Amino acid sequence: MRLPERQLAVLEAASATDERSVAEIAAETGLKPETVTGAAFDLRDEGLLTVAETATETLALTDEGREYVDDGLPEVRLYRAGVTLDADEEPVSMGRVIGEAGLDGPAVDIALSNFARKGFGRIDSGELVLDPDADPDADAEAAALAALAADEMSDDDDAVIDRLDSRGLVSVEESTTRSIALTDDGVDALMTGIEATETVSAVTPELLASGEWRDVEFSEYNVEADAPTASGGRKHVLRRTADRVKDVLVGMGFQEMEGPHADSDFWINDCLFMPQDHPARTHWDRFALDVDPMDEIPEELIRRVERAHREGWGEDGDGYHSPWSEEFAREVALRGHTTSLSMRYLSGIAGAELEPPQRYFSVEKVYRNDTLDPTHLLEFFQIEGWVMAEDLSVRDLMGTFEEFYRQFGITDIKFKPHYNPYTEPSFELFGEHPETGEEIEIGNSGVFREEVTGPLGVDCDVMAWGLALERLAMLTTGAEDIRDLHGTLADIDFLRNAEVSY
Ligand SMILES: N[C@@H](Cc1ccccc1)C(=O)O
Repeated sequence: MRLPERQLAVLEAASATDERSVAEIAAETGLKPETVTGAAFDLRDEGLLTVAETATETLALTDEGREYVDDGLPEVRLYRAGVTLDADEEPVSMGRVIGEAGLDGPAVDIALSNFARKGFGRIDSGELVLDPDADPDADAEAAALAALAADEMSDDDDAVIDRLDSRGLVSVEESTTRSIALTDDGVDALMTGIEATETVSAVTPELLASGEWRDVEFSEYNVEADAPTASGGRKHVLRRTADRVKDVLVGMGFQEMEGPHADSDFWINDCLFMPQDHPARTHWDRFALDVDPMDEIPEELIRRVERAHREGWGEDGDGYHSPWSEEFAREVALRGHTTSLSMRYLSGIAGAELEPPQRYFSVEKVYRNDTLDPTHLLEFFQIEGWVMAEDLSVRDLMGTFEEFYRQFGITDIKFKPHYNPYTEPSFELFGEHPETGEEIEIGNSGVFREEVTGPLGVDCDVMAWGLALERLAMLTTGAEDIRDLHGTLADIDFLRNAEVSY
């Protein structure tokens, strides 16, 4: 029998009575572990060896994890600083607590988001109050880090380990160990005697120049050999979802809108017949900007919108009969929805064609002063859209969503009647999360009221919506926490591996 040199070396190092690991054989033969593995697979295919595989996971602290073992988790430091400042008795300003905890840079964000996630207390209007019942000394993540540092991890803390992994505090290395043993045929072959042949694993310039390549025996490719994982740059899951959304909508005949992130309340709210004393327009929900009021708004449009608010529009409308301030309408804030763009386009000032039928969309960022939780961020992307046509009905609205979501493999959306000051009827949309089975809200929609279209000078039906891009991404990727997608707690492994399914 003839075998390539390296296979012969591996066969000779193997034993029929003891399983030997690839590492042992590599050490003994002086071959690289991947070479031993490759040779072992070839020998197994010849029936001369058996190869048994076991998967193992090893956990290690990352640099950041090690830092927290020494200094404490940022959220625990925040809590302890709060205790020093008596924030369990009454609210203390965030700045003081952060200073007392000695936190700066990204550690501040990390401390705040994990503090909130663990229920260590509340953060409200820039002040922090501790929950006196929280017990950071018993924090499971801190305990697991300490145990890991002392090399005494037990296996039963999977959820905690997953959390530490997604926080980037530990790294989980997955590897396969292989053990090798001789089969009876292998023993026979060795006893009968094997002649070694020399094999070459790569063509070199020398082999080519000398013409020797004609005579040498090339080793086979081993596609099963372990190789280091290479993670290069890739487009973010959300960006890929947004690109796909744009393709789908353009395919459905929509044109794209664009416009300012910071806009006047006029375009964000007043055009939408949102009463000026609506709770969403107070400082609680709104990111107000300290800049000059917006002056380039068409005068006549302002008067028409004011009239709709004061007296109503159309036959049945009665308006709000409450004060309406032009000054407030001109104030500038970060937009809380991209319906401001729809208003700009429908008014004609954005230069859009307005002869029905028309279809417009945008996939743009919006800003809301919400409380962070698994389904809410302070900034997110909205998929805005509207269709202008004669005689639109709820069937058209539902049909459009069904067609849109179907392109993402989502065929079970649900509609729930809803209220918006600017649409009648209005519907919220829900989709079932593929992992948790929960119904999550994915959008809001409706047909614009006459009080909205009238002042804009539009005299046919317009149906419109705002859908959340992040929620769509949660449905297509199975992410359970929006914070895994972006922000300081984003799960890098998830972002590296997630596929946008459609
Ligand atoms: N602006 C609404 C979405 C919407 C747009 C247009 C019509 C109806 C609803 C929101 O942010 O929730």
